[in-house]
Formats: sequence, structure tokens, C-alpha cells
Amino acid sequence: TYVLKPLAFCSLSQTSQAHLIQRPWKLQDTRLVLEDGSIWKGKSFGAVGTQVAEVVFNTSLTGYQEILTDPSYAGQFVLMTNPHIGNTGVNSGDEESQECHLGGLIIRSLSNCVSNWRAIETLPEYLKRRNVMGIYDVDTRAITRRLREDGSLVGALSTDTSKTDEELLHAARTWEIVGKDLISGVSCTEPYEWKYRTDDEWEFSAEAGKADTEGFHVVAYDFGVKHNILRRLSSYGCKITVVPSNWPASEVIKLNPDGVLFSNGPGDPSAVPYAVDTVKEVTGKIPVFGICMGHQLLGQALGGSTFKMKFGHHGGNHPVRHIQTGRVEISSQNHNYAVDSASLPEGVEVTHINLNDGSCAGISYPAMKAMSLQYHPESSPGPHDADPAFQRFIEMMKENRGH
Ligand SMILES: NC(=O)CC[C@H](N)C(=O)O
Repeated sequence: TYVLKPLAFCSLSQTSQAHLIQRPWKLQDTRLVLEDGSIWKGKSFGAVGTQVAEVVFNTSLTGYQEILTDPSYAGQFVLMTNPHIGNTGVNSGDEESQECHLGGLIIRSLSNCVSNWRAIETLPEYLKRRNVMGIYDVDTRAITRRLREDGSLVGALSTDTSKTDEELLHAARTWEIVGKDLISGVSCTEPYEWKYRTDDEWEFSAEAGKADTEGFHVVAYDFGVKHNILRRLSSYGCKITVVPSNWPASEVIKLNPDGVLFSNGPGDPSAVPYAVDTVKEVTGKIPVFGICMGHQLLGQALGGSTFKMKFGHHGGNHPVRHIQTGRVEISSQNHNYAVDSASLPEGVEVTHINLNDGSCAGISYPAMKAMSLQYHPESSPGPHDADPAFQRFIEMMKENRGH
């Protein structure tokens, strides 16, 4: 028969050495104070300190490393609705940028071990090294319901016991993400050439696999670009020059590229008029492709407007319909703002809609050889349904060359 052995600290407690007891778990040592006045106590992992950001929930079951390194999350705490996070650790191949720009990570349960052949580090070690705060053992379902009902909320996350709840509440209530330029804080500062394609072992597309290398020259505006966008373009045969967000359009036009990519990026798209001007200057002269922030900038450049959604779309299984063909793509999404379809002038087509709420998920302006998507064709949340968008951009550049 099986006999339950007493744990070491149980026997210790029977002696006078009870003060030597070390609990094998830690108690609550972090607070997340939301602007609605609610206080969520939990345990800290990663960096310590105080951070203020907007809380958004992400429903992806996998991909926390890609999420942590997606620069579009600058100014936001990401709450993962999947309760178990950290089990695959962190590896060297899943980075979407060189830094973690997000405000912090909010999770239910932190895996106490790592089991994955690619892992080189644990999630808490990685976050500490990247100076990103995390909180676990909080009721992420309850917070998600609150966000879903009341809309996104600003929060203050702190391990600092000298700060009162009122101080943290004040910090949350006086912080604002709307109207801020967050792009300039995450963009590169100098142009560079990008040379990496999707590794052969991961390539899934027959078209990308057989693409000529360096067939087209694409200039990519870095508003907070995810590396996989550059990798996919490269796999489809593009030679890529990445330029900073404030790089003059006239310099880009001088390079006479085959196409220009406007990348994803953080924050409010209506707070960066200089970027809208850049898109306006380039569009019509060179074929362009916008992704997420790039799509929102193109929408504005063509005469439309954007608005802030209630809690946005953040996840790996958002259904999108291509209106013309009826084809549905299961897509990866991360945005809190959207292009208002009704604001778009004649000639601009809404090509894709989000099937969850009917919002605009893609536009094109054939006369100007411009196309854009609100979601992420480069992501691999499981399905690769949206990847052919890169092929369509290639076709557009080909057509423009006259063959
Ligand atoms: N991923 C993105 O490019 C996000 C765009 C914008 N910051 C939004 O939240 O809507």
C-alpha cells in the first residue's frame, strides 16, 4: 500500500525551528489597480516596479513569445485568456522584434516547468532580463469579462509596497493612450537591409518556396515592424530595405522600389499625421501594402477615418471574409482601432470584413495599386490562411512592372 510521507516542513513545524520554515510558494506581492477602481492582487514574475498601461485581452492559445515581442503592444498590458502560460519557455526563433515593448503580462497560471525542445530560457527569466513586469494568479476571466463589458481599461501594476492603492488608481486614471505617437518609440533609427527568409524547415507555401530571390525591391516603413512580415516578403523573393517611421517619402521614391510596405505599429493611428502624410505621398506612385497600423494609415491617406473599438481584436482565430470570393480566412489579429468603412471615399473598396463584428478588415484602391489588411497575414497561429496576401502584393508589383 502507498504511504503518504510527511513533507519536510511538516516535521520542522513540530519543533522549535518553525521560524526556519520556507514556504515553497510565494504569497501575493503585486497589485493591478484598474481605472474602474478594482484592485487585483497576485504574484509577481519578471521585472519589479510600477507600470501604467492599457489592459487588453488576447485569446490566443499559443504564441506568447510572438505577442511579447510584437511592438504593436507598446503601452498595453496583455492579459492572456489561456490560463496556462510559460510551459514552452522562450526560444531564439520566435522573436518578432529585438525588444519587448509591451507594458506587462497578466496571466492566470504560470507554468512551473518548461518542456519544449526549442526552449533556451524560462518565461520569468526572460521577462526579468527584458525588464518586463508580469503578474500571475489573478482572475483573468473576471478581468476579461469586465473589459468585454466596459471596454478597455487603463491599469497600474506595482510591486512597490510604499505606493497606496489610491496612488495607483490616480496613476491609472490620469494616463491616456489615445492621441499619443507611440510609433517613434519603437521604430528603427537608421535604414537597414533585411536578408532573412523563413527557414526551409518551417516553409509551408509552395509559391514562397520557389520564389526567385531578390526579384523585387520593397521598402518597408518600420512603424514597429514584426520580423515575420519581413521574413515572408523575403521568402516571396523580395529584397528589403527597412526605413525608420520618419524617413522622408521623397527619399523612398528616389530609390525607385517595386513596392512599399507600411508595417504594423502601436497606438492611435489618428495621432500620427506625419505617417499619414508619408503614406499619402507614396501611394499612387508605387504599389503599396499596409498591414494593421499600415492599413489604418492607408485608410486615412485615402480620405477615411479611424476610431477606437470597445476592446479590439487580439487573438489567433478571428474569421475574416474576402468579400469578392466568399473565402473565409482564420486570422491572427491585434488591434484596438479600426478604419470606419463608411468614411471611405468612392473608389476605395472594402475587400475583407471581420465576421465577428462586421468591421473593416481590408481595403484596396486598384487605381492606385494600394492594398491593406487589418489583420496579420505573416502570423502562423496554426492556419496559414492569410499568407497568400503576400502573393497578391507580388502580383501587384509584377503588374506594375508590366509583366
Ligand atoms: N498591430 C497593429 O499594427 C495595431 C495598430 C494599432 N496600434 C491598433 O491598436 O489598432
